[in-house]
Amino acid sequence: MRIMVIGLGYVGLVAVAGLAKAGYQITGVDINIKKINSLNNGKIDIYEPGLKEVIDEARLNQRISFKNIAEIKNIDCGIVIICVGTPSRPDGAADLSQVEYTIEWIKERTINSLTIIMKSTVPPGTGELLYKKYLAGFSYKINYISNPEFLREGQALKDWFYPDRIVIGGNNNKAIEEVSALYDSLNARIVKLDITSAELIKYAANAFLATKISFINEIACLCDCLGADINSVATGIGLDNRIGEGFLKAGIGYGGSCFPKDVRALNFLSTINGHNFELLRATIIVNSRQRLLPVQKLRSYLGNLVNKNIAVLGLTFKPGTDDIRESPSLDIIRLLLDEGANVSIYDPIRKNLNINLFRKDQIRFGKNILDTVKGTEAVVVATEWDQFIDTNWSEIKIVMNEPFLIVDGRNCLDPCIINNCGFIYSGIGRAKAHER
Ligand SMILES: NC(=O)C1=CN([C@@H]2O[C@H](COP(=O)(O)OP(=O)(O)OC[C@H]3O[C@@H](n4cnc5c(N)ncnc54)[C@H](O)[C@@H]3O)[C@@H](O)[C@H]2O)C=CC1
Ligand SMILES: O=C(O)[C@H]1O[C@H](OP(=O)(O)OP(=O)(O)OC[C@H]2O[C@@H](n3ccc(=O)[nH]c3=O)[C@H](O)[C@@H]2O)[C@H](O)[C@@H](O)[C@@H]1O
Repeated sequence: MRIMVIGLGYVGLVAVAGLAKAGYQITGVDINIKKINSLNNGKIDIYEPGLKEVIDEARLNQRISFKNIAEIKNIDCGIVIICVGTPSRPDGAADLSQVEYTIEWIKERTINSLTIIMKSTVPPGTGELLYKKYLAGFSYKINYISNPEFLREGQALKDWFYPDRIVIGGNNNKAIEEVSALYDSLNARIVKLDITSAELIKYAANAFLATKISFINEIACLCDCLGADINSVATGIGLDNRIGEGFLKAGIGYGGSCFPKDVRALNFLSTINGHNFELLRATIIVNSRQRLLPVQKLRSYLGNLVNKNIAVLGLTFKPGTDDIRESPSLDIIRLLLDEGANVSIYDPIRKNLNINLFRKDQIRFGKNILDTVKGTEAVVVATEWDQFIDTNWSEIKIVMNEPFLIVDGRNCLDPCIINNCGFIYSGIGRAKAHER
């Protein structure tokens, strides 16, 4: 069967790879000509471990082709999967313009009945609205299925091939079964339901995980007040099966292309539907506050930050990705610059900021960890890359200046080792960690 995947970001490319591996013939389509050219030259513009290998294999087996949208005159596939972006609008709502443009584009090129699968994250109620606005009564029968994606960047292929569940929402049983069959090779648990409930599962899952992170961050602050260690507390809580160990890592909070925008969109949706989702608002407030903590900690040890030299290790919103969208690290750098500090930066994958976030003369990119921390009074660890955890901190201290402060924004370093190297260690909620 031939399938068209529209929008080749993380989700689109992983869908292309996963479905090609399952034996389907895939046409990947994007509006970005540069992206298509580079895909056709065997290059992938995102860092996702293992993805290139699966795409290369599919290309070798002639299962995939990549095309710019302008090259498509007619859609001759039975299934079209939409994976375009749904970024935040300034008011927090999801911007659905890419999705709506794509549906109109599909309609103009439809020559047979087909099924649209919405993999982009769209607010609950969107599918029903889109169906009524664009598809109901159209000259060709177009089914609409909500099939939200739950992959995590950095382990996207693992999440595709071994999903916890697959959610398929629709108003036509035949179409639900057709989409369900796409995943036959995965042996996954499939949840079949209506469109709006499927859409809500996606938002509720992201909002719940984000809330779990903000909850543990509140407990971390309490640890700092009471003199307890959050990592030990989180382990103790997480061992309760009803709670689970995941998403209990305290630190500078969640970032990325999805949690922040999806939590904001759910909050917006709740408000305009007459529900004041107080818990979600608290999740957002706590998350914004966590990003300020490293700067507060630096101030408490260094005083005024004007002309202080500070290294920030890590730019990406988490390890295993090159994605810096809504990364807490960027806010920390911005705050440090506002305070007049000199900031040097290092990230193992992200070697530049090709967006106008900061003036070039405001920051310095180090060649490696040692080069970045040279002459600094303090280091902020903003992303828990293995390279930072495994580094020889005694060597780092030699090139730094007093007071040799490490602010561990991800609680990923061993405070005993750091203290033994002669540093002051300051984590998030780790007041007692060095006394173990
Ligand atoms: N990044 C992630 O880990 C996950 C993202 N999602 C959701 O999936 C959706 C896509 O996310 P990403 O892949 O991160 O987005 P992205 O922003 O990285 O990629 C979107 C792609 O769509 C293309 N595009 C935009 N308009 C188009 C059009 N009219 N025709 C063809 N291509 C078009 C863009 O050029 C871009 O390549 C979003 O709704 C997101 O919330 C869901 C689960 C995980
Ligand atoms: O909708 C999405 O796009 C995706 O969003 C997240 O995936 P992702 O953003 O790739 O990354 P996560 O591993 O979930 O981490 C998100 C953020 O939370 C932070 N985090 C995570 C876990 C934790 O315990 N503490 C914590 O601060 C991470 O550092 C990161 O900044 C979800 O985990 C995916 O299921 C979902 O599909």
